[in-house]
Amino acid sequence: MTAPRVLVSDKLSPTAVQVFKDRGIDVDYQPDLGKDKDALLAAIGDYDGLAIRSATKATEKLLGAASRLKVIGRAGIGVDNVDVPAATARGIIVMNTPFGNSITTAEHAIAMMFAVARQIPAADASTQAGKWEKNRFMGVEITGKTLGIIGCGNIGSIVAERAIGLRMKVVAFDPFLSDERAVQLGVDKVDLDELLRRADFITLHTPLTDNTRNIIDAAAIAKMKKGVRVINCARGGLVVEEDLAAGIKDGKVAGAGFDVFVTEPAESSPLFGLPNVVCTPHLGASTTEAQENVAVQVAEQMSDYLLDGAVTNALNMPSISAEEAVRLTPFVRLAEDLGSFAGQLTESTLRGITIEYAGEVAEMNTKALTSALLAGLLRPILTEVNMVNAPVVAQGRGIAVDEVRQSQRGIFETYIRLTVRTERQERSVAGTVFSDGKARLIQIKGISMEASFGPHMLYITNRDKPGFIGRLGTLLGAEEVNIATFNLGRAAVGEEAIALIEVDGPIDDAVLDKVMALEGVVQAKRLRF
Ligand SMILES: NC(=O)C1=CN([C@@H]2O[C@H](COP(=O)(O)OP(=O)(O)OC[C@H]3O[C@@H](n4cnc5c(N)ncnc54)[C@H](O)[C@@H]3O)[C@@H](O)[C@H]2O)C=CC1
Ligand SMILES: O=C(O)C(=O)COP(=O)(O)O
Repeated sequence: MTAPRVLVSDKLSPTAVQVFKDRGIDVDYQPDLGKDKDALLAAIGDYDGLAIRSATKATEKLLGAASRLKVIGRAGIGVDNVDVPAATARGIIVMNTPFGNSITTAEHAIAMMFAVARQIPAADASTQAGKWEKNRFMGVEITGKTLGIIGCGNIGSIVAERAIGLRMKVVAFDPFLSDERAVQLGVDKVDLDELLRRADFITLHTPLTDNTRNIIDAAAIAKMKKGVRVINCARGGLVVEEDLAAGIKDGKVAGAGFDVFVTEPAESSPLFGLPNVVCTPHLGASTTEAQENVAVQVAEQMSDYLLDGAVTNALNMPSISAEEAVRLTPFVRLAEDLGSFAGQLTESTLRGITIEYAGEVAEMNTKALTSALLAGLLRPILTEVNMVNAPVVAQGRGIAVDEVRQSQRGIFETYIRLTVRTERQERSVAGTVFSDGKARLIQIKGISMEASFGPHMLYITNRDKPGFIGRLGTLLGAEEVNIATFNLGRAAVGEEAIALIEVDGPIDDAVLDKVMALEGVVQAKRLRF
């Protein structure tokens, strides 16, 4: 196997490069490439993995040129610079490092709060200019003040803990914050209006989504206390910068600490130059510790995926641990082959499928297995489908997917049975993995058999009459088609029978026509695995 190639297109800690190298991955470290859209577009087609921070924009256009790309690793939290639906549609996994920089970012928000409360940056500039303006820089105490946290997830919770340690009262607005968690954190869970009314300081810690965009606008500012101070270390776009600037100018808002901006890099902003506004250039995650954490983590996660198929912290795929990947791999193969078997035989519109997981396999990561099965099922019908995008593709096509898990076993310790419903009929196929780690088909349309999956196969249904097998064998022999395995099964004497034959090479159209013309044949199909 040639080594996978990874491009690092943002400024990640060099430790990431070392991790990739140690794992045997061919890595290109080009920390400025992310800022050069055209150069990145020209280069991306050569890579299996892309490691980024926030400067690289993984747009639909870029992904369209990323013909080999399997994984995007975000060394950080926010993935608003990645078009995740476009990546999913192309079967590209998007992973992040959800905790590696949260403490650092929370600390930055707290630092901003102090900087704004005591006007430290302006006082510093004045002092170093030799002015000694002791009366100009009156501050406010933090103790006893109310901090309003909008978005109380990982970072918001750390900010809450630190603020409580500083003897602040904390109120939080987060529709997904449970009452128990609020009690555990020691925060008052409130609605947004109450937070705006009560808070002396407001800090934002939500992702940027359609629901959170412009969450702080003129109407929200109008509900705030006079003298409020607003901190944003989450994302530009959560606050309408013009509206906040107006609030500062008219004296309603006493100060603001901003690390993130609507447009980045921010060369100008309505907030720049206003009194008691402290700005940093998206430094929330920029500490040695956090950058080391996220770089190592993203490089390990990407290597695990590219080398072993293990999935961690993906936004568009269920997790699969490295240990699990070993156990799961033969079942992933089986699920994909069963899906493929049914997909290759399906000739009318798919309505829905039911997947039964029985025995040991029912306790595995069936979400991943279902994704693999769907990929196998849809691949004969659609191009560019894989485990990442198959569930979305199936949903988009209105294919209902039911999963049934059962612990009870049949004669096989464990098996997967797939039932496919099309416009015209219902068909089921079941398989298992033997102790040799190889997959076997154990049942087709209720008929028992025991067949391996091979690269070239012939699937025949026929009426169970004497002489058929002889005629088929003679025909294939005469056509120089060498039979590797021959598997037979039937519903009952004289009824429908199935032959599944593995042959040593491709079967051409002329041979297939002759097979179909044999007496007793109902259906004959070539299958590839
Ligand atoms: N300045 C910087 O360098 C950094 C900024 N960030 C930003 O911080 C954000 C938060 O990070 P985490 O705390 O790790 O994420 P998280 O996912 O743990 O927490 C986000 C919280 O926001 C809440 N939320 C979602 N929609 C909401 C709404 N409409 N109103 C109120 N709350 C809502 C969620 O329920 C969740 O609890 C990230 O999305 C990222 O954009 C993260 C790291 C560094
Ligand atoms: O992790 C995040 O969401 C951040 O915003 C950090 O961004 P950065 O990696 O410093 O460009």
